[in-house]
Amino acid sequence: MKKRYASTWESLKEHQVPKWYEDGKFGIFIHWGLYSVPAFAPQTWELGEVPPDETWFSNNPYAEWYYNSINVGYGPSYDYHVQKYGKDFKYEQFADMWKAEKWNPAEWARLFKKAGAEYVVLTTKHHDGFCLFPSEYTDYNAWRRGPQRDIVGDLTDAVREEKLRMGLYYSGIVDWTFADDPILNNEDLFHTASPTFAYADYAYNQSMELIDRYAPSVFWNDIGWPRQGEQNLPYLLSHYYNTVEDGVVNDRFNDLFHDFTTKEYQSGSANRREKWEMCRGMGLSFGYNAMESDDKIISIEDAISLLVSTVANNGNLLLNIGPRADGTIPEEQEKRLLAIGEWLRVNGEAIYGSRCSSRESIKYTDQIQVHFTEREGALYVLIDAKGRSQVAVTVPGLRGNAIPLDPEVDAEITAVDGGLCFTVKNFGSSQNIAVFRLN
Ligand SMILES: C[C@@H]1N[C@H](CNC(=O)CCc2c[nH]c3ccccc23)[C@@H](O)[C@H](O)[C@@H]1O
Repeated sequence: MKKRYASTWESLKEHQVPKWYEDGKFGIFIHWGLYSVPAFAPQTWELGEVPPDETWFSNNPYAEWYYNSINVGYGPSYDYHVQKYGKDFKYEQFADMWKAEKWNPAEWARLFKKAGAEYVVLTTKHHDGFCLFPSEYTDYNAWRRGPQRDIVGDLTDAVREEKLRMGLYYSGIVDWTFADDPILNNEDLFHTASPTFAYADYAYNQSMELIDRYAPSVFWNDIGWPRQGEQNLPYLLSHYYNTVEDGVVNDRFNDLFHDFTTKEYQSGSANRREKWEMCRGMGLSFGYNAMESDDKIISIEDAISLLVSTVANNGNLLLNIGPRADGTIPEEQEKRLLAIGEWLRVNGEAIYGSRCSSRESIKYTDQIQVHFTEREGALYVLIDAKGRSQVAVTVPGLRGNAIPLDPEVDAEITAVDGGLCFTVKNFGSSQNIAVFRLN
């Protein structure tokens, strides 16, 4: 008998994180839209490295923030815009330049499957207000303009064809078609954005459209929910769960409710006792930044190391790709997805369907960490030796024999006073992370 949720916080609090999300572990985030046409941002800092103040917002590394970055009227993106497009070129003009002429959603979905992802989250409307679906509430959308396609619907179909889960991102509180005062600090971002009841209804109506048209497995709201619309949240979320039985929502609804908490780069909070998700771009940006070349984005081993440390601490990794305006995925991004998929093909039994072990991760040095996961009664030991070709670590309190999941891993395991010493002589193709199953 399907549980029905009432539109009350009490009823919503009964919602459990669905098994598919606990098991899934790895998702692909996609930031695609008008900002993918200029595809420019300065390469400054990771979110959280500097305070979210004027310096950050006028040198914003997020290419998907291009509208605000030119709207502040100074800084590297403003200078780039004037030089490349001219001072009078309006951001909206990108709506007729974005053609997605080489886009093949089935190709994308096949790549995500090969990457070992279990779910996908696509931007349906980012802060610039441009919608990637045929919304009834605005013509500023990809059905009427630019690609003249239901981007959300076409990708949803292709992703589900590959038996992956489809999630949708919505910029709830920031929409620069309603309020576009330049944002230069977090107060502007979280509190003064889109202050009207009219906008709150707009966000509610579009969210209902997305739920009813696409039944997304993840409703990934960003930054916050319109304060004037907080009363309609219990109804919206109960409608969501009553429509999508194993749906899941994040924690960006003004701290009112969540299934899982989020981190973004080093910003945000996470603890092992509750489900959380780490999201980040491969470089400093979510939207494609043409300046972010292969040497400027996360290495394959660091991406796998992030997946392992996140999963071992009860999190999922939502790793972002920023496709080009024409619908192609930059080769350097594709290369990382395929390498993660390769690693998961060999070591995935320690990841998918695993649960956080009672054993906390051990950090020996900055380069050497040991993580643990558990699954079907087996304990997995994941030895991450960044940048080293060999390593010997003693893990206390373990006994029994340990088998490497990757047959190419050459390791010796010896019992030493109350623990096991793992001597890894060769990591094989496992990108410096050797995984052992302890029986
Ligand atoms: C995925 C990215 N999200 C950005 C907004 N991010 C934040 O506000 C980060 C702050 C934050 C971290 N954990 C949270 C939990 C609740 C509310 C905000 C945050 C967007 O500004 C960015 O363009 C991109 O879409």
